[in-house]
Amino acid sequence: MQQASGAGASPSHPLPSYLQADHLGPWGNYLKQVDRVTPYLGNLSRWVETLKRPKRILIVDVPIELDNGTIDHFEGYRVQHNLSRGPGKGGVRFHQDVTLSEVMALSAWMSVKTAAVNVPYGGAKGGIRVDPKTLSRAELERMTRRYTSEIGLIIGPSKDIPAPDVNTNEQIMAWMMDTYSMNTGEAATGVVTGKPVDLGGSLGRREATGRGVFTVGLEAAHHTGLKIEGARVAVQGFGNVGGTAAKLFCEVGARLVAVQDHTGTIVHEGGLDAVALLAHVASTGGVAGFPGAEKLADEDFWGVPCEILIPAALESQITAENAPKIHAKLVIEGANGPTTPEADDILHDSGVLVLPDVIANAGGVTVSYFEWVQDFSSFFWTEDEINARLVRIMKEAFAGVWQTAQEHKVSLRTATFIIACTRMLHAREMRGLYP
Ligand SMILES: NC(=O)C1=CN([C@@H]2O[C@H](COP(=O)(O)OP(=O)(O)OC[C@H]3O[C@@H](n4cnc5c(N)ncnc54)[C@H](O)[C@@H]3O)[C@@H](O)[C@H]2O)C=CC1
Ligand SMILES: O=C(O)CCC(=O)C(=O)O
Repeated sequence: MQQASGAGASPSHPLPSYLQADHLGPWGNYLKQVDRVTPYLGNLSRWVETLKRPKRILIVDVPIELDNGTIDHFEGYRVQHNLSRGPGKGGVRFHQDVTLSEVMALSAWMSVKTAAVNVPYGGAKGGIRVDPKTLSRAELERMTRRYTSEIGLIIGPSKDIPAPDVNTNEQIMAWMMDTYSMNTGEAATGVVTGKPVDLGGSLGRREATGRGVFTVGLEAAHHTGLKIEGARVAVQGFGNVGGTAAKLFCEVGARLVAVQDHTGTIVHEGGLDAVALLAHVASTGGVAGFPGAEKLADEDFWGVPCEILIPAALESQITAENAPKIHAKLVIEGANGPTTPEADDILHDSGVLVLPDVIANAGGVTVSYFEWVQDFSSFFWTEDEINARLVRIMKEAFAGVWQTAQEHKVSLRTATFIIACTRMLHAREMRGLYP
């Protein structure tokens, strides 16, 4: 469906085994996306192998003393996928299922994302394989600080700048900034973004990813004639991204009919109160038990009738098995990598428009860029200025993607990859190869 004639470069040496697609989950999905874009890269396709090999992978052991006096070890990663357009940029995830393959894919999607919205970064991502809910606050702080010291070899304000992702937040960023600053002997506010506002963070960063999801959703609705007022919205993941996006859609008259998170699935045909649900999640840890909502079996979430579906939790949630149940008009990917390539094809063939992660959730890194610029200049903008600049960048990026999709008759995902990979590989070519 999305193939064009022409071939990419064939490597004279095969990919190392740990980079191969077959059994590697999210990384395999990313490689398939690269294969789909390759025929559209013209002469730059001779550089395409660059996209299939992360620039740098660091695996670190993170030992900490637990509160009970025993020593525990956690596995941490920082992957810098592509640095052709600027320093590495991307979040840090604390989750029990984090793997190297996952972090590699997340770092690659960061490269594509930063290029798609044209902010001057490459792509990177980090993570620790841990369930942070099992740690005390003191243990969490010790683990964060030790991890920061271990990856301190390769991060820095002009090298690679971490930010929040799943289960990490402003407090974690504050500890990371403090640890890096202690180790380097300077107040290095620009080493991470998503910090507390009082420590050089930016107004609007916390809501930025959800606001970006909302902004491209409105653009797509405008282009397809979908009326937002009264539109039914279903959201998977009610954290930073899903919660904010749901709240913003409700503010313009959409109806939040279903929410799923790690504690369960709730529905209410008449509409869930997003603000009250956010407060419930903040006090109880999840959506389960929200007063006035009905409980639904988790596997039935994808079939809930709605116009807008927002996956905003983890990767590979929309699969060949559940994609046929989805009858939404728009799927807006708040999460990174929520749709497998096979599911992408099923949705495309059944007329569901997918706004891909690499543009839909780029609002977070866009305001992270604003935060980094503000830190360097030590001059801070108002929230209105930040939101206005964010909306302008998101709208411009969306318009470019829409136009490219029409020109090449490809999905919005392939169109975003065409724009982004062209930018990355053009930069790579201009930089040349030799020291
Ligand atoms: N925080 C940010 O600025 C950005 C986040 N993202 C992506 O958005 C997604 C969500 O991230 P955040 O909202 O920051 O994380 P978060 O930690 O604030 O929230 C994660 C949400 O996912 C839910 N969840 C976890 N496992 C689940 C499961 N098995 N089934 C259903 N729900 C589950 C959690 O209950 C929670 O509601 C991730 O894919 C992340 O990479 C993308 C761009 C930026
Ligand atoms: O704000 C950032 O730098 C990156 C956020 C992130 O991890 C993402 O966009 O997936």
